[in-house]
Amino acid sequence: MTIPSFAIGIAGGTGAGKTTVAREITENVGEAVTRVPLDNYYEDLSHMSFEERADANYDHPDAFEWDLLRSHLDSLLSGQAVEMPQYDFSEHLRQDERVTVEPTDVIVLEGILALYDERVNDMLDLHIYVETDADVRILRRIDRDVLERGRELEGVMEQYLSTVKPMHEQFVEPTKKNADIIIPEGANSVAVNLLEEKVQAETGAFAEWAAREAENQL
Ligand SMILES: Nc1ncnc2c1ncn2[C@@H]1O[C@H](COP(=O)(O)OP(=O)(O)O)[C@@H](O)[C@H]1O
Ligand SMILES: Nc1ccn([C@@H]2O[C@H](COP(=O)(O)O)[C@@H](O)[C@H]2O)c(=O)n1
Repeated sequence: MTIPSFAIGIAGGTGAGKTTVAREITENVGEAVTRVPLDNYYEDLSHMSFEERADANYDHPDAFEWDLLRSHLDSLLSGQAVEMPQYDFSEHLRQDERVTVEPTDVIVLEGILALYDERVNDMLDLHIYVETDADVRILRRIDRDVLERGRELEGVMEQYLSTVKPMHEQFVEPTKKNADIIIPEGANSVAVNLLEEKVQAETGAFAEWAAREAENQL
């Protein structure tokens, strides 16, 4: 039995508001959402020292394990659970434990390069790009990296100029052309309300499908 999941990709620069949009457009569908943070698919760099990992480029497409992501999306969209890796930003490291993630009727892939890979894009039903000015994004990032990810201000600034900004311009921003919808200024309420309705309509369709399946089995 295959679950007819509705798959959404949410891309955009660091600090654009991707997580916020993902949360707000799905908050009324309760448990019926499976979150797939692209960050969890950073390559395993456990063979490198902490200093080497701290200097790595985390904004280039090669930083991600695309094969694993594609295979997990494929499984979830086929109704199978996956053992999802988890990521530790303080250590720049994939954690040892994986978490079992079940498929539901809405799958949300969210991350800077969520709309980068052609085969991933083909698996998604709705492609969203969250667009927020770079100055707003860097201010949010400084706040988050220093307060939540245990980073020094100097390092955050250095990383932004050496990799985050150039990779954004070269790889992230161009994926806007793959979007069905571009949301300006992050979680703006008009866009969020429209998308929320769309997600609810899709989960309603899922409920009807599940009822039909149950009836057919009687
Ligand atoms: N539309 C918005 N208005 C004000 N603050 C926002 C908005 N969207 C996101 N934020 C704030 O910006 C920060 C980064 O948002 P987040 O959704 O985590 O971004 P991303 O997932 O793209 O890195 C968070 O502190 C969040 O509360
Ligand atoms: N060890 C790491 C891994 C990633 N990053 C940065 O995270 C950003 C993506 O996450 P958002 O929530 O901001 O979209 C990306 O720009 C990487 O530079 C990191 O700093 N350290």
